[in-house]
Amino acid sequence: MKKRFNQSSEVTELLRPFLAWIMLSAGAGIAAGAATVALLDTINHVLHYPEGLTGNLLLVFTALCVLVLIGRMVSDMSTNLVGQRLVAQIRKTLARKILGAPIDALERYRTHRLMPVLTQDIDMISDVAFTLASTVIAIAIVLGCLGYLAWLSPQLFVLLIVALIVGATVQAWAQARGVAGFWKARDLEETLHKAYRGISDGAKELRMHRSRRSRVLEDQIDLTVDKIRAINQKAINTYVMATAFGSALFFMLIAVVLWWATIQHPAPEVVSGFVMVLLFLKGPMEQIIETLPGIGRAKVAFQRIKDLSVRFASPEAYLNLALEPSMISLNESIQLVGVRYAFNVPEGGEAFVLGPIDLILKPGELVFVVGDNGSGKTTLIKLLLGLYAPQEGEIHLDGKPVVADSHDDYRQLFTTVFSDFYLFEELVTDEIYRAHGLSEKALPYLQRLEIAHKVSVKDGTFSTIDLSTGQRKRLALVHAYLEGRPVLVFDEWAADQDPTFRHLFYTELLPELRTKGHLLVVISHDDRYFHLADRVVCMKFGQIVDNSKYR
Ligand SMILES: Nc1ncnc2c1ncn2[C@@H]1O[C@H](COP(=O)(O)OP(=O)(O)OP(=O)(O)O)[C@@H](O)[C@H]1O
Repeated sequence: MKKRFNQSSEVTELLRPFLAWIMLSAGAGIAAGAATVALLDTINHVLHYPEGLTGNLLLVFTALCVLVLIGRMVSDMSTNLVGQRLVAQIRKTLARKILGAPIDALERYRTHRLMPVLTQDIDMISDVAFTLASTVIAIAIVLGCLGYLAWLSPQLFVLLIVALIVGATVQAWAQARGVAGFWKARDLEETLHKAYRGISDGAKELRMHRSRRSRVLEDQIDLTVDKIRAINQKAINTYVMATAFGSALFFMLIAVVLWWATIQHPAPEVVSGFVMVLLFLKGPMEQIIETLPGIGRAKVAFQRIKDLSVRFASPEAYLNLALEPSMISLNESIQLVGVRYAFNVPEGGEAFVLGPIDLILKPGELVFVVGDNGSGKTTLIKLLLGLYAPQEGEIHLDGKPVVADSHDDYRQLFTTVFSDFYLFEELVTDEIYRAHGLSEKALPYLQRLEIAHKVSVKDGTFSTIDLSTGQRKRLALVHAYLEGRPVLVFDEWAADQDPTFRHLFYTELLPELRTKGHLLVVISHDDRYFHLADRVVCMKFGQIVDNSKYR
């Protein structure tokens, strides 16, 4: 119950900026509905009027037709506007929440869970928003028709209400069953997405392994798809049966009206009016009912979006997405003081704890971070970069603690190339860089890194990034050169390079960057080159076990 209350309050919150449009849509819809009912009354009147549709009646009929037309259009257009703006707003808000979410929260919420929310769930809301306009008008027509019927004959209206209660009960049952089904199906969509990622990201591995391939296909994809199909089919069938029952109920009701007329002999206008309006009412009623599965699915989608929203509800306190590029500098040192970070305990395992770590890094230093797999090198780097917030301890920049307000500025000190780096095609978007001829600036670096024959820079964008892994890493290095930030951090950068280039990286490129005054932090397993470092920080089980000077 609490969940539902929260959901509706969040919907209200989302709709608040569009209140004026919603009122306009509702007003126009009600006007169109009332005009439709008045049209039905006019038709009923004309049927029993000897002179037919002439004179004033014709004028009234025409005016009502125009009112229905305008009312429908205004209502449709305003609801459509609200729906589309709402979807756009959800899309923008979610993107901002993801951009502002702490990195560890993002790492826990895997991509296969994120993508269905960002695509499928939002599309579902968009689809329903599109059908909502005609549903609003249908509701207005139904209410108007009910009022008209009550006015025509209160006794028959009571009968109608009984039938409506029976129909609504069946619909409510169908709705509950349907929504339960949609929830189950939506959970399975995530499993399916994970399997889809497996067959796209693991395409090469699956091509090489027949039994794994058939297992993924049969046990994961086919099975999940079939389950989703069966659940959706059952849920929709429930709605279909309820709709068919509702339809039959209408004709039964008409039969009862006709039977009542033979006994009670009411005025002919009452009987014809009732039968005509009931027949007409069937259309809008069915339209409302047909929207219900969509609304059921949209409810599920909305809850998913809300879950994601809640999960990322606490953005990094210090992240302001509208900040200008920072002019921050490193003058003396970066210091980690008693920094500690522990991951959540994995199921059936032990949580990894890094620290407490004390470390000082200075401009113009070349520092290697080394250690066994899983010893905590990348975690240490993520803390150094300010990507993970220390659970204990502090980071000091030039002797001053990095606090919430300065945290995002602090991160602008670094250029990083992670082992699982993402290469943006767009190189640097700042106007300053464009104005100074980025492509000319990039050329010497591209030549130095031996990729000038493959890639160029035009309008701040690499001409291609369809390259080998090693070449793509070289492009990331070009990026680092051009940004010219004080600290460069490389996580196993040389691992994908050929021996000649690896040699060049350690013996020439890194020393050159150091000479320019950069602080270089390099995660490496290349022990042949450790002697080139000023310092080697050796990690073991989340602790620094050696931090010795080499030179
Ligand atoms: N997102 C995570 N959630 C839980 N535990 C994690 C997570 N990322 C890393 N770990 C754990 O933290 C430990 C240190 O990982 P880290 O990536 O820092 O090691 P590393 O020294 O960089 O290893 P490698 O040389 O293999 O890259 C590992 O034991 C790993 O299981």
